[in-house]
Amino acid sequence: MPKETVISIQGVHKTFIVPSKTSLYRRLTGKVVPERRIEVLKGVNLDIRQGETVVILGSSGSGKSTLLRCVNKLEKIDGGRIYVEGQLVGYEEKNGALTDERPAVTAKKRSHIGFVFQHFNLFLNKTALGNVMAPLRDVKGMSAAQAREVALPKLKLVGLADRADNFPSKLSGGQKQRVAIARALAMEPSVMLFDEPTSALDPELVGEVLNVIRSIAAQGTTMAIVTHEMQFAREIADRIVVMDQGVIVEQGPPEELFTNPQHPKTKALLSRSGMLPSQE
Ligand SMILES: Nc1ncnc2c1ncn2[C@@H]1O[C@H](COP(=O)(O)OP(=O)(O)OP(=O)(O)O)[C@@H](O)[C@H]1O
Repeated sequence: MPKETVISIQGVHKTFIVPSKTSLYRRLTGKVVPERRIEVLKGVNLDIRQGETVVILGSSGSGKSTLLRCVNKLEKIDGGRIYVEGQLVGYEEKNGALTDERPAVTAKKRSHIGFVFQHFNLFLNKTALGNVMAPLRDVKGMSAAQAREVALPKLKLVGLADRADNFPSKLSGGQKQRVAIARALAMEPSVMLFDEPTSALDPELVGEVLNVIRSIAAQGTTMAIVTHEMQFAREIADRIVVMDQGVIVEQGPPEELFTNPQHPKTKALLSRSGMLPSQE
């Protein structure tokens, strides 16, 4: 693996098993609903290099979020390998053999990855500052004073220094998401993963969050972003990756991909979002 590769996703497969409906459902409806297997990732290969901003596009259900969640081991993969900074995700090596990772090892590896969710995931009983300090204290074992010293500049970076003492209930959606970004950044991760960071926001609050992500990208942070914001993707990405039905169908620099898409699914996606003259 080249040294500058931060994330290496190699032949990754993921299948969800939806259990059969309970016997109660069967008794009530008389229907038998067998177990279903949904193959969501079908051999995905993707390397993300140091300082690169990769935007993952694709229609709903194509597997974008699942791919990010596998990198952070929020989902377990069924096949292939994922390396973050050269370390295998999900496994640890003992006496030359690979064994399943212990939870403490997962937590340690995960602390190198910043993850920003669609729905913020803030602690409602902690202030903005308390939210940013929490992983510094819990995962990095910092004292309150140390954590505060690290957390405050991050809140300032996302434009929320004056909101440090506000609880999430007193923050707008955009502000909550900026706190979540500050919290992830405070851990000094080697890569930031954004899973549709603006899709739960009112339209007028999207811009402030995108601006913060732009400023982080400008600082050379390695990032992978799943988004449906096409214009933003075009502007911020070093590379666009298009997924469809669990595979990457096309990738390339935004200017190339937006002006001269090759794959029919890319063309359809761009056309649907008004980025290309209609193909239909
Ligand atoms: N925990 C789960 N159990 C069962 N099926 C799941 C689970 N998580 C995701 N899926 C299914 O996997 C498929 C891909 O989902 P995923 O969220 O990765 O797609 P996506 O490309 O991010 O879509 P969207 O743009 O709508 O968020 C979908 O069919 C979804 O219903």
